[in-house]
Amino acid sequence: MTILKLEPSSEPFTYEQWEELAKTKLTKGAFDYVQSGSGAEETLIKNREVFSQWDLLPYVLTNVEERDLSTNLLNRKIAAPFLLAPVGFQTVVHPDGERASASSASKLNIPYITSTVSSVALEEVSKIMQDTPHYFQLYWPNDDDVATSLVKRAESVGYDAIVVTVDTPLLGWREKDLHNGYFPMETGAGMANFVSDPVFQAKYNSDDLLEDSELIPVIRNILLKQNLTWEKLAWLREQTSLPILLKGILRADDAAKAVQFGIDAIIVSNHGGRQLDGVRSSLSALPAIVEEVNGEIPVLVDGGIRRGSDIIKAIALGADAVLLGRPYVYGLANGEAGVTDVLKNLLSDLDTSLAIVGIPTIQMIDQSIIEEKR
Ligand SMILES: Cc1cc2nc3c(=O)[nH]c(=O)nc-3n(C[C@H](O)[C@H](O)[C@H](O)COP(=O)(O)O)c2cc1C
Ligand SMILES: CCCCCCC(=O)C(=O)O
Repeated sequence: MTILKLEPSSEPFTYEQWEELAKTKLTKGAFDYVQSGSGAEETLIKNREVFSQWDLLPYVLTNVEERDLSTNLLNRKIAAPFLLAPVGFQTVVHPDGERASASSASKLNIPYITSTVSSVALEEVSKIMQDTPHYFQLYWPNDDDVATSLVKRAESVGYDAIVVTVDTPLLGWREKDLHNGYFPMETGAGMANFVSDPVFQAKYNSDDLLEDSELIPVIRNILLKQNLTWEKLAWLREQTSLPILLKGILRADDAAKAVQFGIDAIIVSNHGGRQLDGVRSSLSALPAIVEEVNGEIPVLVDGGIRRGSDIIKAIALGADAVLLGRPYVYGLANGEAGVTDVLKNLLSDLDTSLAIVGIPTIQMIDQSIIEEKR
């Protein structure tokens, strides 16, 4: 399947232009929340810079007339080797929030990961995604009954996997948000999965008397479990038959433990530079993790993926697929149409890049096309 259609470009077109557009449309608090990283933003910057430390080495005179961007992930075929990363609180970007992002993803057969702090309940997102793969991202609440309830709800409405984010015992030290005094839940965003949860309501709001504003501190208090350990994953394994992915791995020895604990896939990630500043870029962590995992489970990566050639580099370094965060969130500033513009451009860019690197299918990408800059 060759999907390339070079349309005349309307603006915004590039990642940078979308970011600029979002800056003009969002409140300062919301824009800074999306754009910024933690601390001095060293990791946020490294996530991008690392891509130029690798050069692609195209093959010439190969037949690339018929190209195929599709790939398989967790036994499902997907349109291209990228997924939409879990991003919470999307109504701070556009009133349609996750409805718009999921609708766009579903129409393009691109997998979508619903955040625990989605502004739209996980059941509604699942309905929008229909048959397109969709995963539920779990921030493991500090209450196992609520955790189990969220996982069971996801399982019962047809989610394909659970993504446990493991780099967030606490929210990172995000200086812009602290300076702005901004917490997105205070706009009413990000509570949908809690207010719709029967177990949460029974335990924390049994008389249904609390206003949303009174629920914020309650949700905030139980949202993140700081004493989560590897052993607890064995418990989660027993609660669900769905595949479990761990998101936020940066060390090869942690990747080895994930395999040992029966995890089905890992996502190499530093949370888009939003958690611990000073950690390594995700792309630089990837090769050692791929080597350690040695093909036993899929390895995904996110952080700084902006263009088709970034995706090709990540796959050449051993990733099975990548996740996009900020690119589609900036598109969301223009609602569903904006997300679709961003995704279609990326598909065309990826298709073009694949042709010029001289490789007709995603499956055929290997490390022969990449080398460290000399
Ligand atoms: C505004 C925003 C909200 C996010 N919310 C979540 C979330 O709810 N759960 C999660 O696991 N990761 C969350 N992330 C991290 C993303 O899933 C992803 O790891 C990161 O955005 C990838 O980097 P990129 O933005 O450079 O593509 C969020 C990221 C952003 C920018
Ligand atoms: C205590 C709120 C946790 C939600 C964090 C959402 C997220 O992952 C991000 O902003 O990054």
